Amino acid sequence: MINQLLIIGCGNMGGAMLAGWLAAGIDSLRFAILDPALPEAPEGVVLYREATEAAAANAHDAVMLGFKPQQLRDLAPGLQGLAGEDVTVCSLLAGITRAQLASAFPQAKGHVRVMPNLAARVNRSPVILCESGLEDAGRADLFALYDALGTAIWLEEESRFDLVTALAGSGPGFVYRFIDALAGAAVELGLDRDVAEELALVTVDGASALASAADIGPGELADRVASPGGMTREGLNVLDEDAALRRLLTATLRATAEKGAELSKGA
Ligand SMILES: NC(=O)C1=CN([C@@H]2O[C@H](COP(=O)(O)OP(=O)(O)OC[C@H]3O[C@@H](n4cnc5c(N)ncnc54)[C@H](O)[C@@H]3O)[C@@H](O)[C@H]2O)C=CC1
Ligand SMILES: O=C(O)[C@@H]1CCC=N1
Repeated sequence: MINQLLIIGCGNMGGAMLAGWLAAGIDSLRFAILDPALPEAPEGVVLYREATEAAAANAHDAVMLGFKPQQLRDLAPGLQGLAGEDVTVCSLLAGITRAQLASAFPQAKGHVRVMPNLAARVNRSPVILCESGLEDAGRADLFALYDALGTAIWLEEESRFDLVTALAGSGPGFVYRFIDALAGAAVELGLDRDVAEELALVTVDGASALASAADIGPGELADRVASPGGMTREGLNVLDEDAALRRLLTATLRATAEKGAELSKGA
């Protein structure tokens, strides 16, 4: 078991994960935060402002980097005292590879790329894990911890990590744009904004829940919505013409994944 995870940088993403772990009933003593700017920590979670304070406490056996990828180069030297040979270094840093983590924290026991999304706050996040240097027991402990936030999966092929980041880490951003656009389109065609927004949200929520429970894929489900000779097919035809939606999303994921490589180069 991981006794204490020190979250270094607990902003939007780290904060969502911490909230998810606490909501899952995990003891607050198993977490600590190092963040110079976070206004306050959740009840029962110790908050350090300086790396030296966290090093003096020496209570953690894993750290999770939750600051920006662009900060790694500047911050890593001052964090060495927190990443000794008994400590596993987990990282949320988009684009930063295991090799870069190993070079930034050479003494650590293992190095793990972790890619969740903001739904960790409600324990509904995918969490993609890609590690080096861990033994079986360490892998199992990490998996159990991250699985409490939703659905953890191991990715062995690190070359795909930026792509899964685009799909599963950035994905909520794209879904929120879709929900907004769906509601906005209905407003443009005459519906009141509050009705449109509520209907768009409930529709996406219900459709997603049904797709999760169904024993057929979303493509076939879409066809079931389209009654023969009915209304839905006309709308699907718009989305499908020249694979318009598919092409838009391919370009979206490509641009997102390519930024990962850029962040890595800059680090
Ligand atoms: N926002 C998201 O949905 C996702 C973000 N990520 C990753 O999570 C990381 C953080 O992103 P966000 O939470 O969105 O950013 P954020 O700006 O909300 O959080 C960054 C946190 O780092 C803290 N920080 C800054 N300097 C620090 C220092 N010297 N020592 C310790 N903490 C420091 C800030 O005070 C802040 O609380 C990034 O590496 C990003 O790639 C990964 C998956 C999804
Ligand atoms: O935008 C970003 O770089 C991070 C990584 C995935 C989601 N947010």
